[in-house]
Amino acid sequence: MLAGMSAPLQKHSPCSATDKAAALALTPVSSETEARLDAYVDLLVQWQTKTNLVAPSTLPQLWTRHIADSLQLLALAPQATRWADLGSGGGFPGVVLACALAGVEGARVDLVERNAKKAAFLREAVRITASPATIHLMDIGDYVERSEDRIDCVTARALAPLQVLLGFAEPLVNKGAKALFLKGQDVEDELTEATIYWNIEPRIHSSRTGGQGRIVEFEHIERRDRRGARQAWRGS
Ligand SMILES: C[S@@+](CC[C@H](N)C(=O)[O-])C[C@H]1O[C@@H](n2cnc3c(N)ncnc32)[C@H](O)[C@@H]1O
Repeated sequence: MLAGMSAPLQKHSPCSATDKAAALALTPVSSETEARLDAYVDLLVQWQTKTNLVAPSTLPQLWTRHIADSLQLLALAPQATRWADLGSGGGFPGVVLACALAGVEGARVDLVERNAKKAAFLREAVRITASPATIHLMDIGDYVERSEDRIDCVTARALAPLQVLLGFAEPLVNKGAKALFLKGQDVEDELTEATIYWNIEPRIHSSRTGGQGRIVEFEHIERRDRRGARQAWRGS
């Protein structure tokens, strides 16, 4: 049995039961996945006292702001079993996806993180939730360069501006992955900037969690040549 299986929120947990119910109404999960997520949340709250994994002000809304925000990606790539989450940090969206994909044949989530403390947390989170994830303690550039496995979907949240994310994801997308980037209110400005450097046809989805959140999806990413970049820059 998992450490947190069917456990109510910890007695002194900063997370709210109302927020958890709201999150699970937005993005319903099985009872097995809920138990894994409970165990993950308990661990995160413990580690949060010594390592900054999420902004402290967001803890009362952890389930809607972070868990549901991550879970909503599954509906945008329902067939995907091999995922890569770039800059996983405290595990959003990667650990949450791995919790939800446990039990799916062939499922695996690569969690790429260069901070050793955060990678240690991710390792512990994957262990206690018995989720199908592999931690890659390395720079994203090295991971992408070395990755030989097929990836169906590459994700990133709160990592870098779109023009940078496109550079990280391009080799994986060119080998068949779909990219899903969780973004905030500046997405239009970031897309304008990104088109200077990239030929892209983004699909923009509103976040199920409301507010200004957007998910930007790419199935093709092509670097503009330098002449094209100059033309785009001049608006021609
Ligand atoms: C702001 S945090 C976001 C974490 C998580 N995705 C989230 O939404 O809560 C960005 C994370 O990306 C990691 N990171 C940034 N650049 C990276 C790189 N080039 N290679 C690997 N990890 C990187 C940082 O160490 C940090 O943990």
